[in-house]
Amino acid sequence: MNKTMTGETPESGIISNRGLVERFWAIAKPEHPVYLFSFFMMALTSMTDLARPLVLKWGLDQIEAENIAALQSAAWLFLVVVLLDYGSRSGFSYLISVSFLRTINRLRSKVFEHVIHMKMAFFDRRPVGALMTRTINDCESLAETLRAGIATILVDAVSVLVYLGVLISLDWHLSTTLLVAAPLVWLVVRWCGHRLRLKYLDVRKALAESNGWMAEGIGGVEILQLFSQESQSAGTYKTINRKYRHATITSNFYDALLYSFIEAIAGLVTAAVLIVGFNMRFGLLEISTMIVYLDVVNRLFTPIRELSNKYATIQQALAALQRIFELVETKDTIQQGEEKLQERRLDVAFDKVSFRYGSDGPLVLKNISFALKPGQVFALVGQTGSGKSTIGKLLTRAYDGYEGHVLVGGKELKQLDVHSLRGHIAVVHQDVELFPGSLRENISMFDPTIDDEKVMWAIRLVKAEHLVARLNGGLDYQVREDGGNLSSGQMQLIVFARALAHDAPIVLMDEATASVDSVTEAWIQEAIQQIFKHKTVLIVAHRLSTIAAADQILVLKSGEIIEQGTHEELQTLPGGYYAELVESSKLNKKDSSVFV
Ligand SMILES: Nc1ncnc2c1ncn2[C@@H]1O[C@H](COP(=O)(O)OP(=O)(O)OP(=O)(O)O)[C@@H](O)[C@H]1O
Repeated sequence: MNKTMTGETPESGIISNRGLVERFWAIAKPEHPVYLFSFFMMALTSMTDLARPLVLKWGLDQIEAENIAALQSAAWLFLVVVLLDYGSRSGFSYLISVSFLRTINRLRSKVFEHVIHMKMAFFDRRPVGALMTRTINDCESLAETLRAGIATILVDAVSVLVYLGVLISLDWHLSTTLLVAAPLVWLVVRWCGHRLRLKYLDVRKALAESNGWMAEGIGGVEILQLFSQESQSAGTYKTINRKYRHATITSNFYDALLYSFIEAIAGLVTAAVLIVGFNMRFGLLEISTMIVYLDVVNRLFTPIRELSNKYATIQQALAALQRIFELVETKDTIQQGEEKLQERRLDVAFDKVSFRYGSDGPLVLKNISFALKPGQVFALVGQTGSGKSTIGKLLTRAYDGYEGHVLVGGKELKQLDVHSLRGHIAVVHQDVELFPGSLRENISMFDPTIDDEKVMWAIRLVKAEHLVARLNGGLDYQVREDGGNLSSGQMQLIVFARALAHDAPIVLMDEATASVDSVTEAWIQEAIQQIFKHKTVLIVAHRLSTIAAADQILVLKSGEIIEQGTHEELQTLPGGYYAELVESSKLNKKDSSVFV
């Protein structure tokens, strides 16, 4: 595992709060009415908060005035206010959390949908664990912080405004003192907020790295144990975890700093009010007003303290949101056209194609040219790393950004709709890809046009009826993850049946090198011949029998085609690379049917 591959953008800047909120609001469009209604509920909560003491005071005044009727009305009014308060408070809390949950669920689906449309180069740079952190943990963190924070933030913000109003009405002269605090609070909140966001971004990055390492470690545990690398891997994990711990501690530090700054400002403001009150306003201010004033100043700082606390929570949510949007806004999808392939017979041509995986990577294909017609089989041959599989990856558009032209049915790949193109290519990989599900689903791949009859037809063509008959449940047989309950020969036959059932005009095959018993080998060879019939076939071939039967052999070395011809032509080429490869494979391998 490469430590730099954390799936992160390099040191990312901060997207403005407004930018993030606007993006979130756009995603939340279906919930807009519920959000607005819950905000109305919240406003009602603040009003009932304010009304409760007023109604109480009015009621108490009626006792003094001995107005029984008014006192009774006050009691009823108090009940209404209490009920309203209860209803609006619970309504707000329920509606806001439901709305957040819905929006975040949509966001999570959007992230997943976006990620699975990315081109393969995107995944080369990002380990699965780190991507999982973004799709699951970041969304989860956002949901948690929003649920925990926003509901009370809005109430606190309204309380601050209400207390300010009360202070101004008590003595507006004295209230000018508060102006000293405003810029201080603003500066402190901005400064700490900026740092907090950066630190929370670090926390999330470190968490992604930690999860990435853990996912790859557990996924590759067999290799780790075989090479006795458990302690080394655990040591690296500790280092990564230390980074996470450090980032979390630093963010807690700024959180605490913000809180203590606010405490200090509260103290300063109280002192300023005392100084101004007893010096400049002495005699102009009743002592009772002064006491009430100081009490309200103290109360004013309660929601401000709460807000400063929640500000850290908001920064946490914004950091998670920023990472989610950075991912969703990464445009790393294949550039594709609109044209759809209609023909059932398609030729494939590479014209002076050169390619490198990364912009600064080495050229892995150099000036590759060949033309393959329907009914023809071309075998790609060459030593490991010579570029054989890369040709297939370009053809299926797993990667783009090549120089030259790749044409299918005479059309440049970039002009074609990528789904239409892939629907016309049957890919049979060396690593057999089966998933947990029925045998039927593994062959039809949920294509509704492939019914049981077609599935059985494909199975018969690859001579695998005996296999299905032996499996418990036949087509309903439940295949385990990665075909865990099937032999490698059986898995290959199923994948061949899949290729046949989809009846694609182009076949791209990476022939398996693993030896199977001679009976299965014979079935597989027969299955391959069936797949090849009338198709345009490009095969990364490893068996001499397959290579010798190909119409053309393309011999690759370091990304270049160095020889091209039939088996007979190439074998008799004086000093030829292919002839040498055949000779050395015969000398080195007991089973001469397996070539390279
Ligand atoms: N995703 C990738 N990112 C960067 N380099 C890659 C990637 N995949 C392959 N390469 C490089 O491209 C070159 C060609 O690889 P390719 O898989 O096409 O070779 P191959 O001939 O099919 O090898 P093999 O027979 O071992 O499968 C190699 O040097 C390899 O290291």
